[in-house]
Amino acid sequence: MNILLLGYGKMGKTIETIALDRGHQIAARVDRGDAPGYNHTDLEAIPTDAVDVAIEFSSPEAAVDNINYCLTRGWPIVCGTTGWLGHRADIEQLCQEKNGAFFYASNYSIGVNLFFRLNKTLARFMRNYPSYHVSMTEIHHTEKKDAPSGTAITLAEGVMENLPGKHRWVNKEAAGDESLIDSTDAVEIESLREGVVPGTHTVRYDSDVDQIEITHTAHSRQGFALGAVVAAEWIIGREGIFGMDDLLGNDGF
Ligand SMILES: NC(=O)C1=CN([C@@H]2O[C@H](COP(=O)(O)OP(=O)(O)OC[C@H]3O[C@@H](n4cnc5c(N)ncnc54)[C@H](OP(=O)(O)O)[C@@H]3O)[C@@H](O)[C@H]2O)C=CC1
Ligand SMILES: O=C(O)C1=N[C@H](C(=O)O)C[C@H](O)C1
Repeated sequence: MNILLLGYGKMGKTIETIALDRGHQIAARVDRGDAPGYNHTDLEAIPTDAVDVAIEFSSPEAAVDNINYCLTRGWPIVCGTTGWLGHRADIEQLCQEKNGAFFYASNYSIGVNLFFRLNKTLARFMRNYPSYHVSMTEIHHTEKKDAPSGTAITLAEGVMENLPGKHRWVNKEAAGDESLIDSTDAVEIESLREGVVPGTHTVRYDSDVDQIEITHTAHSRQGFALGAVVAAEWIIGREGIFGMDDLLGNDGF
């Protein structure tokens, strides 16, 4: 397939290598232009039929514009950029209006998607044990722009769906207000930025006497990138709004 790469940073480059290894071609690589956001003038020159699918890993500021552009051109789009989900309803409406195809995952690695399921199951186990206090920590490289990570937000949503009494998440780094962290109805997410860490997520249940912790540690970006390429292969010929459960099968979770 012919892939349009929107964002050619750490993820865009890793995706390119994996896509070429799997026999695909890169139709174009689009990076930050002179103007804020991507320079869509360059994209106008690309014939519509030269692109089978777009893969978008850019920045929270650029993602919405890129997704809009692809849906308007009729290109299926697989998006991994995090930190833009306040606009999700508008994107989904546009996708429906255009009869387009849009795939989003906060994390494309198989391991993290198994971890999402483990997290939901653990939250269900903990329902009857209110003496345990749930919290999360995510650690990423110092270049990461958003906090908390998209993956941590998905994990918090998994807890909120399954653990009564938890209705929201709070992040000291994003809120800038430590007093919010004390709330009992919130899942606390701590965001740490260290060196070149690809992504580590821990969900913890702490009581006065002990602690239960589950952790997913990415050793590299390979898992994220492979998942995005597989999602791009999968979305071609489909119409609708998709996520990793559609790709992997729900398995009753
Ligand atoms: N869903 C998943 O599985 C994963 C998601 N991610 C997410 O993907 C995104 C990209 O990650 P990563 O590749 O590590 O980031 P990088 O910073 O390495 O790359 C981002 C790319 O987007 C471009 N870009 C940045 N800001 C703008 C802007 N305002 N307008 C246009 N282009 C811009 C950059 O161009 P330039 O170099 O010129 O700044 C660069 O090419 C992040 O949101 C990250 O959280 C990351 C890993 C996995
Ligand atoms: O910015 C990153 O690097 C990552 N971002 C995603 C996120 O915000 O969850 C996925 C992965 O953890 C790496």
